[in-house]
Amino acid sequence: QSNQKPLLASSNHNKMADYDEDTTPSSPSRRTPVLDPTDNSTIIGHHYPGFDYTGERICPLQTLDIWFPVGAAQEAPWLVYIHGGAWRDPAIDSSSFNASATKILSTLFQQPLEQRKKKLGGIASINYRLSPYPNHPTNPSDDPTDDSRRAKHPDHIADVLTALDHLHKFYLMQSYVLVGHSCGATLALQACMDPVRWKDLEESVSIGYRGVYEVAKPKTVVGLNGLYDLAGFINNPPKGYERLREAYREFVTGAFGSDEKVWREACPASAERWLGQWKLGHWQGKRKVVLVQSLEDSLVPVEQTEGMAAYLEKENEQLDEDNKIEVAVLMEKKGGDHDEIWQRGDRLGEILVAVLDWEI
Ligand SMILES: Nc1ccccc1C(=O)C[C@H](N)C(=O)O
Repeated sequence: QSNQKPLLASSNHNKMADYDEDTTPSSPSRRTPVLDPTDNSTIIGHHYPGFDYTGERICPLQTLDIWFPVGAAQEAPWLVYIHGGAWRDPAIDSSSFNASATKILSTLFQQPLEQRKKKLGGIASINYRLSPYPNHPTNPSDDPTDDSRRAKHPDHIADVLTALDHLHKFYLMQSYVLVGHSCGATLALQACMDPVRWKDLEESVSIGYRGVYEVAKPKTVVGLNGLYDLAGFINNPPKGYERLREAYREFVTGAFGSDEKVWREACPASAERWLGQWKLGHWQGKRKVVLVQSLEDSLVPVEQTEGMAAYLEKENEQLDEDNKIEVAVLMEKKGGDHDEIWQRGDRLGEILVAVLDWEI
């Protein structure tokens, strides 16, 4: 219910319809106040949709949304969200964080200004180019020249990193918590890896766009109903999820191509030296990973989260005390189905406020 109209129009004839030169992303007229849901009149923040992060207006999905809490200090930690949708679903975009963002702003607004000021500098939600979805029931990707719908790995992660760079450069973002749902969780963990992996790959598949790769890494990553080992699922789907094997193979091939080696190297639970490549920026403190899994998820089995947690535990054994990462795993008994975690927003907002409290 909280999800707004997706950025991509259903008909490809007006694929640029939502991308109007006249409504410049920074124009104040596009700023909407966020009202406290408890009284519907107090302004608790401002929402700015549709900032172009490439600076070149390349395509309508290379944009991000920002929410500023009232009284925020921009140098406080940021919360950055990456939506899911199997790298291809045109109906899921940055607006899928609307409900959670409102919950976070309203929860923090209850705290004294001096306290909340240090907790959250801003919230961002990133759009990125999607891979083809030719058999989508209502909005198939049938225009081969539409850059929004023909992305191929590493385009998705290149867009995410470019967006993060934009937030650092133009919005003073310093440390940040990177949150991702489903394939957004894969992307969040990919953002910790050495970007050389993607840069080399891009040389061979790119359509000409060159993103930014070198960006400061997150301090904390939160994965929600995440995909962490795609080859593992396709080769050996857990009991009860066998029916999804071909669907997984289809979207994974659409996003990464048919070479299983590429899937393995792109996935955090199967890539070599994933954790070793996660270097912190100039700020201090331990790296943290929070894994949240809805136990009623009919699309992503709990084994994905368990496998990721086991991988982190094993890697941690190799590290000395100072370098170990902190891991928290939340199994949500009443989390609902795959997308309900962001659709409802309340519980997710609560979890993310707790993560921000943990940051300080
Ligand atoms: N089958 C999945 C398995 C795992 C994670 C997502 C999906 C999806 O189907 C996502 C999206 N709604 C899609 O239409 O591709």
